[in-house]
Amino acid sequence: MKKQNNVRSLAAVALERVVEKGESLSTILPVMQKPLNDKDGALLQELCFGVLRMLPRLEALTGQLMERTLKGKLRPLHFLIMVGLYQLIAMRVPPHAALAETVEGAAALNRNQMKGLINGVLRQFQRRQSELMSLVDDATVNYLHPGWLLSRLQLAWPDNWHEIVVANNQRPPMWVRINRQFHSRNAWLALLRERGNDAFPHPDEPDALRLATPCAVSQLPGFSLGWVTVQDVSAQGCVRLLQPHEGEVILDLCAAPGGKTTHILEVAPTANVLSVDADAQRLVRITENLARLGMQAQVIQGDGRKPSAWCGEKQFDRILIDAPCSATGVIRRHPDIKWLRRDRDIGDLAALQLTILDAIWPHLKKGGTLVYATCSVLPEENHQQITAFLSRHHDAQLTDTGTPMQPGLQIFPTPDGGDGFFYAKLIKIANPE
Ligand SMILES: C[S@@+](CC[C@H](N)C(=O)[O-])C[C@H]1O[C@@H](n2cnc3c(N)ncnc32)[C@H](O)[C@@H]1O
Repeated sequence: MKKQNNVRSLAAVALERVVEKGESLSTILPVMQKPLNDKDGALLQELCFGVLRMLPRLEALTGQLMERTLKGKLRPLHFLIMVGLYQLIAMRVPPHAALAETVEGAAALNRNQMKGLINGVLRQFQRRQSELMSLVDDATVNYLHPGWLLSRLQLAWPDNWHEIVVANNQRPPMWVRINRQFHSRNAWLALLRERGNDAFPHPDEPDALRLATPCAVSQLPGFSLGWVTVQDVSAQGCVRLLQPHEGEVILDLCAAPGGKTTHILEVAPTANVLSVDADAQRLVRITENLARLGMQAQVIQGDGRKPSAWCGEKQFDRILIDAPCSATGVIRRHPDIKWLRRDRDIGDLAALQLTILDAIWPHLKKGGTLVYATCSVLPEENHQQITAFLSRHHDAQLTDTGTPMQPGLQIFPTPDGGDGFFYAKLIKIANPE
């Protein structure tokens, strides 16, 4: 194996960039996977996700095993040790292979002289595993969440925080959305079964199937032809609530990478959809997704806080805001979120959401529908946001989603269910009292 293709060392480098430099794993992982074969790419992802899921435990164990923390140029080796520990604790890799490959990782990082140390630390862990595991036992280590987030969840959801935290630490199920323009859900399921996989329909989301065995998109019948899209079932609820109709003028705001734009067009192919996002790079993904599905929408870069800059005085029949948020409902899919977010981000995000909501409201026609959604489980971004909005806008009426006391529907992540999500559906009434 070439030195640079030692997957353990690549994982160590990726983890250092996420945890210490604040880079998003979703951005760096695809670039690092590109030169690897499928098997190594999958292993790299498994090592990064796994270490990020149980980071506090691995940090605490490393603290027990090492007299001094590795710093400066040796810092990647600190992460390499955690990659080694993760394999010994949680993976089916034979321990001798995990050890040998991880020790080789030091060489791939040009630290040949540290191979002995890595070997010694991992062997010591193997000898003392149960004793060490009982030594590192506190709330952060047990729940594997940063203290600030655990406190917020416990305060907001005294009866549910535990199930949220447990679900966040699990591997997520794979959900797909069947494009009803090509097949009914049952017809596509029959095609999947012919390929030896199976799936389970969701009782409330008409297009959603949960795969019995997660697989590569190339294994999904007709993926390249647009017959099916990978999308969590909770995200699918946005368009069911929006209820797009043929020929309507619809704004999908904060639209990239386009999961909901394409869903709108599957349900209402002749709808006139404008997809707007502030991030030019992510806009490219909307265009790619539209092309795969053979659909058309107008895609523009724009700031949701300043809609008149990109749509003048225009008004829409329906508006979907899939707002930028803490993403605390999708931690099981993006475990780096636990370590990238900070407590202070929540207030900043709530302020951004408020500005976007207030700025776009005048662009909804009278009688029109606005769906506000987040993949957050924090009240500041969700029902508190909508309570405050309803008190500012007397021409907004909550419908189908919660009560004026607790507006919106809050979904928590569950092992066989959807991600954590929130939606509120608002109608603009003609004559407010
Ligand atoms: C939750 S993601 C949207 C996911 C998308 N709706 C989908 O289904 O594929 C939130 C999006 O908000 C965008 N965003 C952040 N700040 C924005 C702003 N001020 N105006 C418009 N879009 C913004 C981000 O670039 C990001 O793509």
